[in-house]
Formats: sequence, structure tokens, C-alpha cells
Amino acid sequence: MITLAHVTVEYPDATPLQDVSLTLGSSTTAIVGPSGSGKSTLLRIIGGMQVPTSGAVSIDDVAVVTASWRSAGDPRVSLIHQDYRLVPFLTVEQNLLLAAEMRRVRRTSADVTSVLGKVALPASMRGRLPATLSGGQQQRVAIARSLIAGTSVILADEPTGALDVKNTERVTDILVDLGRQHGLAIVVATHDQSVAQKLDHRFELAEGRLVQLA
Ligand SMILES: Nc1ncnc2c1ncn2[C@@H]1O[C@H](COP(=O)(O)OP(=O)(O)OP(=O)(O)O)[C@@H](O)[C@H]1O
Repeated sequence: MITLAHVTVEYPDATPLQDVSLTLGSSTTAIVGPSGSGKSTLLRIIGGMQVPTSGAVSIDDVAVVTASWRSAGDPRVSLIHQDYRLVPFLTVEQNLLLAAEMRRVRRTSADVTSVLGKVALPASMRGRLPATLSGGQQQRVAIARSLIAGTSVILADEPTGALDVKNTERVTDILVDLGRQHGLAIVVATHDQSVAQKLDHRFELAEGRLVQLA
């Protein structure tokens, strides 16, 4: 359960979050809103990658870790980006094991096989470099990377923004499955209504306020 209590974020020229209070359960949630409304800011705040101007954020009643020297944020949370951000000179397996190592968690080849399975990728893909994979496959590796260290919250910032319709559907279905079958809390910032409609809850962010749509 993710809880925001009276969270405000003020930048010199914008106040994307203004006294936002919100509770999100272990399910899938879409955040929609115009460009520049603060969706990425909201995700960074939930993940502890950025400290709010005021207010508090917790996961399962424990405050998120926001050590300023540690851009990775809270270890319970992983962030997925539109442009995948895999390390280009490492294989799929090395990318996954590096993510575990960075979280100081010991993982093996068997764990790599297991998380690749959760994103419907064959274990035989472990030796490939990211550039040899399609965009949809790279995004699925990025989701697997977010799973390998055992995080309970996945934040996805426009995860399908660079994908075609078929891959958008596939990646969205995987995120929905992880939320519904594996009990993760998944929060997706998206411009794509077809993505938002598939998730359990929808919020619109506009002028500093979050309004629940469904
Ligand atoms: N580090 C920062 N310093 C100053 N202003 C910032 C910073 N980060 C974001 N902003 C401003 O805060 C507002 C919200 O930005 P944010 O990137 O969170 O919006 P967004 O909804 O994710 O946008 P998009 O959909 O275009 O990605 C914008 O006006 C942006 O210019």
C-alpha cells in the first residue's frame, strides 16, 4: 500500500503536486494528465528518487527511503522508463544480475530464468545484447530487471511510449498480470488511453491535484 500524505512539490516555475493525499493498494493504477502536469514528478516522489517540498510518502506504513546521495531511491521500488535504459554493452543476463547486485541482493542464473519467464521471454535470450532485441523485448527485459531484486512496487513512466500497438498491448498485459497475479503495486504514467483503460484504477493529474477517474 502506497500512501501520500499532504504531498506538495514546488519548483521555481511550477507546482505539479499541491497537498496531494492518496492511497494506492497492490493493484494497477494509471496516472494520466497533460504533458508537464507532473506525472514523472509523482512517480519519482513515490519511489523516493526525489524529496517532496512538504508531506510524507510511505509504503506499507514505512516511510520511503529518500537518501539524497542514492538516486536509486527506495529498495522496495523500481522505475521503468519509456526508453528502457538497459546497459548496452551487457547481455540480458548481465543487465539483470547487475540490477540485483546494485540492490545488494544475491541472484543466480536460475533467478534470471524465472524473471524472464514472468515477462514471457525465453531463457535462451539471456546471452543477447539489448541492441539485438526489439523495443517490446527490451521493455520486457526492463520489467524483468525491476522484478529480480524482489521489489514490491513498479513505477512505469510512459512504458509503452516508444512501442507499436501490438507491443503496447503485450507490455500492458504483463504489467496487469504482475499486479493481479503476483500482488505487486504498479503505477503507470501514460498518455495512452488504451493502456489506462486496462488498469484497475485511473487518476488524472492536473494543476497540482489528483482526481480519481475510476
Ligand atoms: N527538476 C526540476 N526543476 C524544475 N522544474 C521541474 C523539474 N522537474 C520537472 N519540472 C517542471 O515540473 C512540471 C512537471 O514536470 P513532469 O516532468 O513531472 O511532468 P509530466 O506530466 O511527467 O510531463 P510529460 O508528460 O511531458 O513527461 C513541468 O512544468 C516541469 O518543467
